[in-house]
Amino acid sequence: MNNNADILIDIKNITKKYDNGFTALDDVSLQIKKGEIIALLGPNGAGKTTLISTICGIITPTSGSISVGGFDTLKDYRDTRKMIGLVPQELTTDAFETVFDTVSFTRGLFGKPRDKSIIEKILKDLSLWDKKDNKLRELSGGMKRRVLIAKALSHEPDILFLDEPTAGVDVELRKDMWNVMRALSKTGVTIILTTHYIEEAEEMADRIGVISKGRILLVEQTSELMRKLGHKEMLIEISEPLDILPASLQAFDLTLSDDRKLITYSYNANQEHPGITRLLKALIEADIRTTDISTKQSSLEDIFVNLVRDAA
Ligand SMILES: Nc1ncnc2c1ncn2[C@@H]1O[C@H](COP(=O)(O)OP(=O)(O)OP(=O)(O)O)[C@@H](O)[C@H]1O
Repeated sequence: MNNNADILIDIKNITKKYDNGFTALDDVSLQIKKGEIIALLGPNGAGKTTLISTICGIITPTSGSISVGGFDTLKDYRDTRKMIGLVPQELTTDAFETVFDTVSFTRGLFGKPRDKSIIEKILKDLSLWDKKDNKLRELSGGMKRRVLIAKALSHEPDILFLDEPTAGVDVELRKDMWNVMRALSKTGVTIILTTHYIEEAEEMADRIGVISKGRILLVEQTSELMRKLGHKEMLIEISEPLDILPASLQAFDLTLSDDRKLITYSYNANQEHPGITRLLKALIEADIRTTDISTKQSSLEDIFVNLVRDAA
């Protein structure tokens, strides 16, 4: 995989021990491809921000190396930094500046020449063009977040980091941000986001990396993660309460509810033969009449909780 020309960020065995001796990252390796959206998912204090800061060259790792576009983040800091746009959570610039000026000014900070057409394109991509002359303080929370992205894009980076892009925003605004990120991804920008929200990772990301206690527990294609770990349950409602499950059903992974009217069958949806037909046949043979059947798939949330628990 190392020779793959599509690899944009190559993180090799990064460990970060802070001065107080705390190990925030423990031998983390990860490769990120050009154009993908990857979500780093993990609980508070997992090490997500430390990892992002290390890739950006803001934090120096204790050991290991990172290359971005073939450049080393420490040795070639200037080259890697200009490839990266970092979206912080808060807008700290002058509230009395206009949207256009603040984005244009940020471009200048990266040593890029003034270019009205580029700023215009960025603002249009983010649906901020009609707000270009508004002062920042006049904008809604959602618009302010868009300005943060516009600023991070002002020097035309290849990679955009979003640190908890939708923390503390309402559902509508969150969906709006997701659309913005999708649109950006289509323009070829590689997007790396950190999130606490499983829903966000599942909705947005091509791949998900689960981080806990400074270690990457797994990195998978979002769909593959769902497929691999997707555990299903079939809920079978029965017409007459059962005292006990008959011996003929013992070969199946079944549980009987406390009111004895619901049988739950746990199975792996990815198995070639999940045993559903055999189970239904066995129910008929045991003279158990069903009144309703439904299935339930474990969410990424369930998977995540299990992973973090198992790693503890
Ligand atoms: N400068 C520092 N010195 C010592 N420990 C630190 C320092 N910065 C962060 N840490 C610790 O490293 C761990 C990882 O922090 P980090 O901010 O990377 O986590 P995170 O996954 O981004 O968490 P959150 O989701 O809460 O932002 C935490 O336990 C934090 O307290």
